[in-house]
Amino acid sequence: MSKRTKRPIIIGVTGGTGSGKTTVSNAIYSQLAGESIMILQQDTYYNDQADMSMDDRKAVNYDHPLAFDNDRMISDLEQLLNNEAIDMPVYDYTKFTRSSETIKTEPQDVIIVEGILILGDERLRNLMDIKVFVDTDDDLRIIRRITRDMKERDRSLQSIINQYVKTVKPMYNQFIEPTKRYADIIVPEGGANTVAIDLLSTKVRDILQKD
Ligand SMILES: Nc1ncnc2c1ncn2[C@@H]1O[C@H](COP(=O)(O)OP(=O)(O)O)[C@@H](O)[C@H]1O
Ligand SMILES: Nc1ccn([C@@H]2O[C@H](COP(=O)(O)O)[C@@H](O)[C@H]2O)c(=O)n1
Repeated sequence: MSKRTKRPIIIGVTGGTGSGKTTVSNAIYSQLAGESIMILQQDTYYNDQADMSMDDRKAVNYDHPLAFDNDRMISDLEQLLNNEAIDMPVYDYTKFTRSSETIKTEPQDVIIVEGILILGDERLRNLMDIKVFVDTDDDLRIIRRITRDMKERDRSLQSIINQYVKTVKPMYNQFIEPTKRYADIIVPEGGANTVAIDLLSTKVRDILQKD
C-alpha cells in the first residue's frame, strides 16, 4: 500500500450517545482494512480534569460543547493534515479525566472523526469531507447506554439514569440533534445498517482510487 500524496479524507461520524457511532466507525474501518485509515474519537478530547476532585469531575456536564477541548482536537487534526504525527490523548471514563499517557499516532489517508458534538463547531465541520449523523431512537440509545456504561464505564444504573435525565437528554435536544442539518448522510439504526456502511466505504474507496 503506497501512501497518497493528497490531503487525507476526513469523515465525521456523529449522533447521540448509544446511537452506534463507534460501531459504524469500526465497521467502516474494517471494510477499508488494507487502506491507510485511523479513527479519532472526540471523547479523548474531553477537557483535562486531572486537577479536579472526583466529586467535581462527576458533577461536570459531559454533553455540553464546553466540556470538550476542541482547540486541541482541531490542532491535532491540522497536524495530521500536514502529514505530521500527533500525541493522541487517552480518556479514562472510570476516572472522569484523561489518562497521563498519550499515543503517538501517525497521519493516515483516511481519518474517521467520531463524537457527539463534532458537527457543532464550524471549524471542525470545515475540515470534514463527508459528514454522517447516526440516527437511532432515544429509547434504544438509553437501553444501549445502560448496558454499555454498567459493563465498560463502571457506572451504576441509578447514576446513568440521573445523568441521562439531568444532562444527557436535554443537551441532546439542545445541541446534538440540531446538528443533523449539517450532515450529508443520515444513517438510521447505526451499525445494523450494512447498506449505509457499504455505501460509505465504497465512496471512500472511490475517492482514494481517483487520486
Ligand atoms: N444495532 C445494535 N444492536 C444492539 N446493540 C448495539 C447496536 N449497535 C451498537 N450496539 C451496542 O450499543 C452500545 C453503544 O454503541 P456504540 O457504537 O458504542 O454507540 P455510540 O458510539 O454512539 O455511543 C455498544 O455496547 C454497542 O455494542
Ligand atoms: N466522564 C464522562 C465522559 C463522557 N460521558 C458520556 O459519554 C457520552 C459520549 O460518549 P458516547 O460514546 O456515548 O457517544 C456523553 O453522552 C457523556 O454523557 C460520561 O458519562 N462520563
